[in-house]
Amino acid sequence: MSHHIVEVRDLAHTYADGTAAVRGISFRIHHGESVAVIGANGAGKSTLLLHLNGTLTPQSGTVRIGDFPLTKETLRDIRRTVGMIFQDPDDQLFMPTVAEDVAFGPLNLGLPADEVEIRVQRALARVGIEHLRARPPYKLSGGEKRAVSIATVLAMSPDILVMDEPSANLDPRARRMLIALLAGFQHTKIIATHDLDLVLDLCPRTIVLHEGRVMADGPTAAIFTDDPLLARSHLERPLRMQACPRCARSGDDPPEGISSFQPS
Ligand SMILES: Nc1ncnc2c1ncn2[C@@H]1O[C@H](COP(=O)(O)OP(=O)(O)OP(=O)(O)O)[C@@H](O)[C@H]1O
Repeated sequence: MSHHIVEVRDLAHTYADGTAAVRGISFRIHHGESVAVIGANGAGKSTLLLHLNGTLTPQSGTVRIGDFPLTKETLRDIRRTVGMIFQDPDDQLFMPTVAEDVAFGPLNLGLPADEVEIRVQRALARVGIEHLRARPPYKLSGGEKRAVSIATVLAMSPDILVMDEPSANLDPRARRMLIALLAGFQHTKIIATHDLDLVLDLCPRTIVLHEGRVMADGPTAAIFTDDPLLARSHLERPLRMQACPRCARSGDDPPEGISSFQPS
């Protein structure tokens, strides 16, 4: 069985006000792949991702997760397989405390209380936020809320992790911790982001969206050096690959060099 393949075929979505956000998108992602979805503001990334766990159901085209097409009947199973980290953590957090928010999903699976507690402790520890467990989520900072929303998804042990802007609002240290955490997550990852340096760290494959369509789909290294493609998609190279006037480094140099550059 092809449990964890994500297949999107000819997917289209037009919002009620007539905005055609996704206009015929197709791709296939295999088990264990780590794939970035990039594109300018309004390119259709969030709309696409909302279809991958059934928050939106296809108006036309199909979404398959493993052997199952996404339908009302398969929604429950698909939501166990696909963990979704939403763009706005406030869409994900609604319980009185962090621990209750992280426990919510496992409790809904019908797991016994001791197993739920183990999952809560483990998820909070993986994200490094055990100290927040008794806090009300709505009083946390943006970065802390992001970390809690990641913990709520990890507690469900999903096979596929879908993330919309996971590094938004994170300070540099928290961002680095997130990248390390995600690098250690062995299963399939699909990450929509404007953080192209994070893409360099985590995603060997990138899908470029432009005006609701797939503009390119291929190795990240090739896409990030294709300046005409980036310009057509209203994107720029990751900062790490841009020329550095202070150290006279060219944008084509290997990206590692810049990390040791210390401004005087
Ligand atoms: N609920 C909605 N109703 C109407 N139009 C919407 C709605 N949500 C998004 N859109 C529109 O659909 C298009 C795609 O939006 P979407 O949020 O999918 O893009 P995105 O690539 O995720 O953008 P960003 O990088 O700014 O988050 C945009 O033109 C947006 O204005």
